[in-house]
Amino acid sequence: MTLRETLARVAAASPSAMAQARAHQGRLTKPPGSLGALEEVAVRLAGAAGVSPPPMPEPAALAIFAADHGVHAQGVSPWPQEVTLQMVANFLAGGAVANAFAAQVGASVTVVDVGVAGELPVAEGLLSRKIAYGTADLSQGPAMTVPQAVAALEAGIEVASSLVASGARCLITGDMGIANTTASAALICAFTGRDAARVTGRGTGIDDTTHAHKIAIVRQALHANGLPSTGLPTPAPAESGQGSPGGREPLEVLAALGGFEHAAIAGFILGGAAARVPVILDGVIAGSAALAAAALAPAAIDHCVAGHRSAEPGHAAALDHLGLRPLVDLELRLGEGTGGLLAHPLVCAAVRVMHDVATFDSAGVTEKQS
Ligand SMILES: Cc1cc2ncn([C@H]3O[C@H](COP(=O)(O)O)[C@@H](O)[C@H]3O)c2cc1C
Ligand SMILES: O=C(O)c1cccnc1
Repeated sequence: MTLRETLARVAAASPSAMAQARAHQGRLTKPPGSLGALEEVAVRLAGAAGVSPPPMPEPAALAIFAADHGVHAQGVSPWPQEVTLQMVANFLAGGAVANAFAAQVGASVTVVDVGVAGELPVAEGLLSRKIAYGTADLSQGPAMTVPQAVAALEAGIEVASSLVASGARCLITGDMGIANTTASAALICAFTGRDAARVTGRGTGIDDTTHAHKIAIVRQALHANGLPSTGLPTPAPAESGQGSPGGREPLEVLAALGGFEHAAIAGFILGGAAARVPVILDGVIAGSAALAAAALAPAAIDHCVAGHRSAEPGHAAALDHLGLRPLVDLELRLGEGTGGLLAHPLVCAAVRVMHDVATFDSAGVTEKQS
């Protein structure tokens, strides 16, 4: 499916399914509201599916989108670029944290090369959708051309559609790309209007000097791409329809500042939303990609659940802008889909309540008196 067709298919949550889900929650044998945020998760999934109770969000499929970044040359990450390719091999061999967590929660793992700067062997579980051998350096000009960004978005859409066609009923976002927290911070600045100093984090672990340099690189990237560096927030998707930083098209902003994996994750979100299959978002890379997806199709966010809040400061800013509440906060700062995977059993439990728990009527339990 093309980007245009997918955008046309993304539908907003159904208010009547949400109202039915809320009413059903009120009849279950528990004090009203006693399941806290999990009640809202079930209502959200009912709205997204257009039916209450919503289908169980399983089986789950994790897609890890991998790519390299020209901005790595600016010294924004302490890790060499070849770690991206080496970690792809590790995912395929089953040796990464994402593999352990996926095994724990029963999710499948698909790895997608959308722009790794090196040759990967043909392997089971690896989809080759390479657009280029890494992006250009966003601090010098656009990281991608608009056609490259569209190709990456469409790769993400295709992966979402094919996972759903093979039976997945919940999609989980994953990323791998050394230096991708720099691109994430730049996207978050552009789409939320926050200052680089507030949203740029330490990624895989950098000292104060490198952190100050990374903030300067994010500012330079906004400047080099003709985008405002502070104070011009795009309206939140719920209020606005489309967000367009500095009057620029969302697609242009994504191409200027994003990585191939950011664009592919945005497409994966749109593909899930178009199929009405829920998408659990992982950390700051997914959060920044979701800002782009929301700018392209605001209703896509109705189909997303924020799996966790990462330790990267920009992640909270992105979630705040999107109006998403993270399910867990374990100070994770890994990516790969790890925080999204850990949230999956919680999302399943929230929906199972709607299917399995008795009502006051059916169980003969007396309701609250006043
Ligand atoms: C061994 C290793 C495994 C990883 N798995 C995910 N990331 C995460 O860290 C990287 C982003 O951080 P920065 O912007 O600081 O480079 C991305 O690859 C992300 O997926 C990893 C990083 C490393 C080093
Ligand atoms: O928030 C994340 O997912 C994250 C943080 C640091 C490094 N890589 C990923």
